[in-house]
Amino acid sequence: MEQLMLKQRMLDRKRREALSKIFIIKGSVTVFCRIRPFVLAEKKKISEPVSAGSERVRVKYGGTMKYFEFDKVFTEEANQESVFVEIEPILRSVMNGHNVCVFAYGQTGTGKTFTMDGTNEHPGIIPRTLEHLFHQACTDNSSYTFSMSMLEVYMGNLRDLLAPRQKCRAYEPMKKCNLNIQTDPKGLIEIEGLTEVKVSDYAIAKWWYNKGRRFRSTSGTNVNEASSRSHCLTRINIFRHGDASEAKSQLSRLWMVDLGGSERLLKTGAKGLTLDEGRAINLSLSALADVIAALKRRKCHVPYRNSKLTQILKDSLGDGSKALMLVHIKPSEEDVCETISSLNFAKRTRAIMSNKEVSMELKKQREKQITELEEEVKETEKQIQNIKDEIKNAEFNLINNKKLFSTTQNVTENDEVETCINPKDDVENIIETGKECKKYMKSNVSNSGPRFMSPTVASRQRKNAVERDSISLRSKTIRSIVTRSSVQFSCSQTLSYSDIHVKALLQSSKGKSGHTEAEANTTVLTERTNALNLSQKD
Ligand SMILES: Nc1ncnc2c1ncn2[C@@H]1O[C@H](COP(=O)(O)OP(=O)(O)OP(=O)(O)O)[C@@H](O)[C@H]1O
Repeated sequence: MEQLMLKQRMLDRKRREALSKIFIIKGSVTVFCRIRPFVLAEKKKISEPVSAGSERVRVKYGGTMKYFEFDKVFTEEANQESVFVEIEPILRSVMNGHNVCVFAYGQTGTGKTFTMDGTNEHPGIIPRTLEHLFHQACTDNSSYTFSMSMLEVYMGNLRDLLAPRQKCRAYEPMKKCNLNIQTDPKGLIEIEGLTEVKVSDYAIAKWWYNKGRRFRSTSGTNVNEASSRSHCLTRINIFRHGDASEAKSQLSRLWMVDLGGSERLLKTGAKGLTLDEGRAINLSLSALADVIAALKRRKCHVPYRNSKLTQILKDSLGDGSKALMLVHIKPSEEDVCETISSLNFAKRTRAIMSNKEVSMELKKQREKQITELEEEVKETEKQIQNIKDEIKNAEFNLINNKKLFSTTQNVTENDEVETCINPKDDVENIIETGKECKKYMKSNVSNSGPRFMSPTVASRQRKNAVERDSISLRSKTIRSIVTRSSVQFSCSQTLSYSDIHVKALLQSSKGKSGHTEAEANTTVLTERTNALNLSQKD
C-alpha cells in the first residue's frame, strides 16, 4: 500500500505540472460572452442586431457589421450547467495553487447576478463552484481547508457582508464599513478587519454565502427590478496541505465578482441615492478599464489605486494569476449602443495576453501543446484512478485478513481455555456437590418431623454402627465396580478431553508408580473413589 501511495503522489505531481503548463500557455485572461434571452415582459423583434456562433458575436450597428471574438460564446439557449462546465478547468488551477478571479461584467439587467448567483432552481457559478471545490477536495490527494469572505464596494467604500450584526434595516449604517486595503510583503492583498469564516463543507459555505447575499444593496430601476447597486465580491481562500515532502501549506485565492451594471443614467431613470450609486459604479468600472488598458500596453505604471475595486483585485489581475471575464449582453435593438460598449471592453481585456496578438503559426503550435498536455492530464488521471482502486482493494483485503486473524486467534484462545480444564476438577466437583447435598439433607432431616420422632442417644449409637457397616460395604462394592470398569471409563474420558492432558495425567501417575496405563488409570480413579469414601464418612 505504501508503494501504491507513493506512486499516486508522483502521478499527482505530474498532473499538477501539466496543468500549470496549460495555465501558462493559455494566458492569463479568458473572456466568455453570454447573451441573455428575452424575458416575458420584453417584446422580441423579428430581426435583432445580435447573432452569435460558438466563439464569435456579430452585431449590426449603424449600417455596418462588427465582429467580436471570444474564447467561448453562450447563446440565449445556454443553461447554467453549460456555463459552469466551461468554468471547471479554471477551478483546477485554483486547487493547483494559482490565484483566480472570475468576474461578470455588462450593462445593467443583462443577467450578471443570474449567472453568478442564479436562483434556487437554476444555481449559478458561485454555489456550483463551492460545491465543486469541496468535491474536488474529497477526491484529491492533498488535504485542503477553506475560508470565505464577502464584501461589497458600495459608493466607493468597502462593506463587510459577513460581519456579525444586530438586527438592522438595509439602509442603516453597517458596523464594518470602509475597511482598509493593505499589501503584504509577498504582494498579496489583505483587507484589514474583513470577516473570514472557516468553511468545512458545502452546506456551511452555502449558508454563509446566502447570509452575505441577503445584505447586498439592491434597488429597483427602470431597467431592472432588483438592480445591484454595488460590486459584490466573494473570496475563497484555499489552503492546500500537501504530503510530508511539502512542509508548508500553500494558499491560493479565488475571487468571484458580480460587478455592478454599467448604466446610462438617463435610461435607468435613476434619481437621488440610486443616481449616485449608478455614478459610483460607472466610475469604478472605468478605473477597471484603465487598469486593463495599462496591462495591455505593458506599462510600468498600472493605475490600481484609482478605485477600491482595482486595489482589491490587484493580485488577481496581474502576472501569475488568472482572470476569467464573463461579458453579458442583451440581444435587443434598443440596447445596441451599450452592447457595443461592453463588447469593446471585453475585446480590450482579452487582448491583454490573448492569442489574438500572436501569429497564426504560434497560435496553432500553442493549441497543439495544450491538446498534448490535456491528453497527458487525462491519462495521468486515469492512472491515478486505477491506483486508487488498487489501494481500495488492498484496504479491503487488509480489513478481511485482520478480521480473519482476530477470529482465528479467538478460536485458538478458546481452544486453549477448553483444553485447560483438568479432568481432576470434574471429580472434585462431584465431591463438592456431594458435600453440599449432604449438608442440605442433614439440615432437612434435623428440621423436619415432630420432636417425639427425634432419635434417643442409644438409638443414635445403634444407627451409627449400622451406617458404618453399610458404608464400608458400599465402598467395597464401589471400589470393585470401579476397578472392573476402569478401562472403559478411561476410554470415555479420552474422548471428552484432549490427548495431551490425559497423557500428562497418565504419565504423571505412571512416573510415580511405574504401572501400566490401565493400571495408572485405575490408580487415579481409585484415589478419587477413596476421597469420595472419606468425604462420605465425614
Ligand atoms: N440567462 C437567463 N435566463 C433567464 N433569465 C435571465 C437570464 N439572465 C437574466 N435573466 C433575468 O433577467 C433579469 C435581470 O437579470 P440580473 O438581475 O441578473 O441582471 P444584472 O446584470 O445583474 O443587473 P444589474 O446590473 O442591474 O444588477 C432577472 O429577472 C433575471 O432572472
